[in-house]
Amino acid sequence: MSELQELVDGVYRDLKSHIGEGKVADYIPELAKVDPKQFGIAVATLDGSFHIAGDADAPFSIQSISKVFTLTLALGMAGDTLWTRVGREPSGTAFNSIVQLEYEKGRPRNPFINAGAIAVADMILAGHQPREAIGEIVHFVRFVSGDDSIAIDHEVAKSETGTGYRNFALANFMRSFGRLNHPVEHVLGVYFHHCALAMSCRQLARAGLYLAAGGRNPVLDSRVVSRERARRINALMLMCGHYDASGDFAYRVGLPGKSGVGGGILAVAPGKASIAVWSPGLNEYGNSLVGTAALELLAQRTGWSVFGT
Ligand SMILES: NC(=O)CC[C@H](N)C(=O)O
Repeated sequence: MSELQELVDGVYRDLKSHIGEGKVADYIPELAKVDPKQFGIAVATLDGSFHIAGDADAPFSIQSISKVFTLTLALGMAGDTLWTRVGREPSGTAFNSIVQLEYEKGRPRNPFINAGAIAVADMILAGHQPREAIGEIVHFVRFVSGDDSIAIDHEVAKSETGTGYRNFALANFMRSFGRLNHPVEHVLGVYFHHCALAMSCRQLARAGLYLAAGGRNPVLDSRVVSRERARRINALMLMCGHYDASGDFAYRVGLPGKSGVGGGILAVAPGKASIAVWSPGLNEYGNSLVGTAALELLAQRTGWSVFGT
């Protein structure tokens, strides 16, 4: 067994007794049904090998992790003009907060808070019907992961559409500032559907490889973005990927990461690996409790960090 596989097994073993801790997201009724007693880890290294433990092949709702892929796609479509619509600063507020939007005239702080991802969804809609825009996103995620079986869980999308009052508030607020070019229902249709993509840790780790390998997926041997753009997306993940817990995540884990309320986290160790963890119980910031602990242990034990050796 490889040394890395032993480390992954060790992290799983050491956290096993904590599985089920934290609180499953219940503001999306369909997510409230998920069994909290699940925990998976998948580490994809640049040579294409996988090191997995636990429920690494169980599909889960990737939720806000999808914002990494929509940002990548939108940058490909709009280039750096995207930054006229969305900022690049950490918000220091919760993922669904509205408070800064009024002061900042409807321009979201970054593409990873809900308001920012809604603005990005509006950009992806340009020239498309909502169904086509959703299709483009699914196509892109299948491309980066090299896996055509990845799909949207329509029950989750429907569930959030029925209860997404906050997101409707955010989108209407932005629209009132002239910050969205399409009807709110269309923009949120795209947003709720990409949040409802279902993927396993293994699929997610594979999909994140382009960020670990300078913009190129080494397993598929295909370029996804330029080296410079991959670095910049990593920078945004580090600064904004965990909302008002981004500083704490950088301190504890030291790697760019993006969380979702489904309990998944995608983390990037540049030049080394793409890592996905999943456990549905969340901490008070809406980030996976056991997942964060797993990344902290893994980073400690491998020595992977963007801050030093
Ligand atoms: N942090 C998250 O994963 C939030 C995504 C979720 N779809 C929402 O809008 O509330």
